[in-house]
Amino acid sequence: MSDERLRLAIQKSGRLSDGSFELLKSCGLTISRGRDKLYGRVQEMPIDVMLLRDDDIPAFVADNACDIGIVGQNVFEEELLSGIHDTPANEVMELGFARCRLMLAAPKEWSFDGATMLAGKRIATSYPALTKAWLEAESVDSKVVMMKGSVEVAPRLKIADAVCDIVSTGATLDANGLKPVATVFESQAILIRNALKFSPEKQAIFDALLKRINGVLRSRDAKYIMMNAPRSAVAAITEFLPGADAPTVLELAGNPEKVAIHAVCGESVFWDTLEELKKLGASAILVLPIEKMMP
Ligand SMILES: Nc1ncnc2c1ncn2[C@@H]1O[C@H](COP(=O)(O)OP(=O)(O)OP(=O)(O)O)[C@@H](O)[C@H]1O
Ligand SMILES: O=P(O)(O)OC[C@H]1O[C@H](OP(=O)(O)OP(=O)(O)O)[C@H](O)[C@@H]1O
Ligand SMILES: [Mg+2]
Repeated sequence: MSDERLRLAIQKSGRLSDGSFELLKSCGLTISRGRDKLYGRVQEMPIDVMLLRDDDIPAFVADNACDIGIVGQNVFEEELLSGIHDTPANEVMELGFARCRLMLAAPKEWSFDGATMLAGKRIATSYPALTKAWLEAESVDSKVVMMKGSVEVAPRLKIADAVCDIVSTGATLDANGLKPVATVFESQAILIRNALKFSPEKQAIFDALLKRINGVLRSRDAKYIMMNAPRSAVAAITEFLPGADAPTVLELAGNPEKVAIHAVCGESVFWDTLEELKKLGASAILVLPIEKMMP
């Protein structure tokens, strides 16, 4: 038996780590952590886990210190654009968590009327390559000031006129007297892998992990929906159900006018969806979570 193990890099603590641990847990994987907490082992599969600063993850994967990693698309694209690795890692898939935007933000008192307003201004950011690429695409000539952290305080300290920083709710910008004015990059957590070919053993572990991740992602939005409805409304309801294949239609004992409809909805089921279903004659609607789904 081979003792080959797949080496996975995830963020030690921060905005990506909860989602990364949760994803692994949903895949049925538990990590036993070493005492230094920088290294863990997956119990159910031959996978080693390295717990790192998020900025180090693309380099660890590119340099083959790890085989795969979970990192923000923003950090990964920044490294790709800055061209620091001869053979950078490859993006495998989007993971649907840690969604945020890299945004240009300006003092609230600015009446922003387009990118040209930034000409000749100083923009503070931790993402100089992404920021410069956006400015170039907009044909604007600004000075980009690199800051490792606390970017949003730069205008107050007169280090810069505007910033280009990560925004989720916008609360951080607001608290610092700034407002978002343009989106530079939309980001979420992604899975990346080393560009080299894996050994057959490692490839098999990777494929098994991917199968589980895909199963989890597919079931994340999916819901099992059940309702009663007039027999005459089945076609309209089927057409309306979000992302559902052919539903199961069952007889209701003692009520020939009505049927029970069961379906797996592949997309989110919102309150609005339920209102529409009611309008189409549905009643006793139940929406149930799906834990796992295999095609
Ligand atoms: N407010 C947010 N909401 C959602 N995702 C976010 C948010 N802020 C950052 N992210 C995403 O999570 C990644 C990590 O953010 P975090 O703030 O934990 O980084 P950090 O402080 O640099 O951590 P580290 O100590 O690992 O270097 C970001 O690169 C981005 O992809
Ligand atoms: O738009 P918001 O919802 O306010 O989120 C944006 C903030 O979140 C992140 O920082 P975090 O809170 O993780 O702290 P950090 O800057 O110390 O990493 C990011 O760097 C922004 O500052
Ligand atoms: Mg970091």
